[in-house]
Amino acid sequence: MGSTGADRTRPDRNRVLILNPESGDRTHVDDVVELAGDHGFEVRRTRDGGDATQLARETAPDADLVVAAGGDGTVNEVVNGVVAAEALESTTVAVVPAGTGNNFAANVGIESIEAGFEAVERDRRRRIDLGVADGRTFVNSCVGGVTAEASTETSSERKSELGVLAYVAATFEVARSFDSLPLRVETAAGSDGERRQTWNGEALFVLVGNCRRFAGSRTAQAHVEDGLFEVTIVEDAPPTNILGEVALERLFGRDSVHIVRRRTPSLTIESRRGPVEYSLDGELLETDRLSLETRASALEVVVGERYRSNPDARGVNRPRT
Ligand SMILES: Nc1ncnc2c1ncn2[C@@H]1O[C@H](COP(=O)(O)OP(=O)(O)OP(=O)(O)O)[C@@H](O)[C@H]1O
Repeated sequence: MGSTGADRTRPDRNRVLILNPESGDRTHVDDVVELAGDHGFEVRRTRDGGDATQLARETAPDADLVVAAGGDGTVNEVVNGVVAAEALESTTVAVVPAGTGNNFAANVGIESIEAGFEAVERDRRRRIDLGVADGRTFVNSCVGGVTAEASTETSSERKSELGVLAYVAATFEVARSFDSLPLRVETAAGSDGERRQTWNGEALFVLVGNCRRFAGSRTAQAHVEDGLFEVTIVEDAPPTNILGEVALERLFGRDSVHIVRRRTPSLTIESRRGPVEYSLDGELLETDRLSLETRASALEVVVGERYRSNPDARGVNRPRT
């Protein structure tokens, strides 16, 4: 458990909160600082992009708990800092959602700033998988294709309103052109009976989910304790058809001819026509060959009450798409 009443005015060196004051609509700063003080956290503020990684790297070796207070970009940076400090065995990461989309926080069952601090005090911890793409760590997803471009262009206001399905729809609205990508996607065999497979063709998107799941299911949270990515390839087809299919698949659970799904511990994505842009939790990376692998149960995180280790278990999900 954390600090008790008598200690609360004095920051606990073992508890560090890394605060991005620029995330979301920036109205969180005073609340977060006050709650952090109440809960015995030393607060370290970022001053620029990249700072959260640096601060996490510096503080993780001596901290039992590092909290990322910001959005998905901040969580990504903090986790990369803990990885860089080689502190995954000794440091737990928690999240106080203060960004725009806050996908990671939602996927671990934390829906508000207050809930983030409550979860820290409740102290329910789980070890979750991390994704690694060409040496860079991600927690939520790695997406290639139109989505990568559009995700940076979609306005903050829209991002906060969008569910998974709407996100794909918005991508088509935002992106002006729909150049398909000639790709070869090779997925490795998994311990759960998944076979090694190669997909070759023209894709609009490749969506690799670690914590996050894409269209076609009842919940946006993926199973993040199984050592597997959920890979969704959206094949090239007229946009209206694709949207119809995604909606149909979601509503009726039908297999779609234009949507290919795989579960795998690792994969490579190769472009046959120059570099492709990928978004790793919102950070962009351009390459013509990307190697991805999971690090199973690598990161200990504080989860909220609503977190389910297996989101597909019967009777536990609320629809969230
Ligand atoms: N002090 C700062 N000044 C300016 N930019 C910052 C600062 N600290 C962090 N950043 C940058 O802010 C960006 C946005 O952060 P973050 O992703 O956490 O919030 P968001 O985009 O509002 O939320 P979400 O990703 O959940 O939609 C990151 O790219 C990060 O590099």
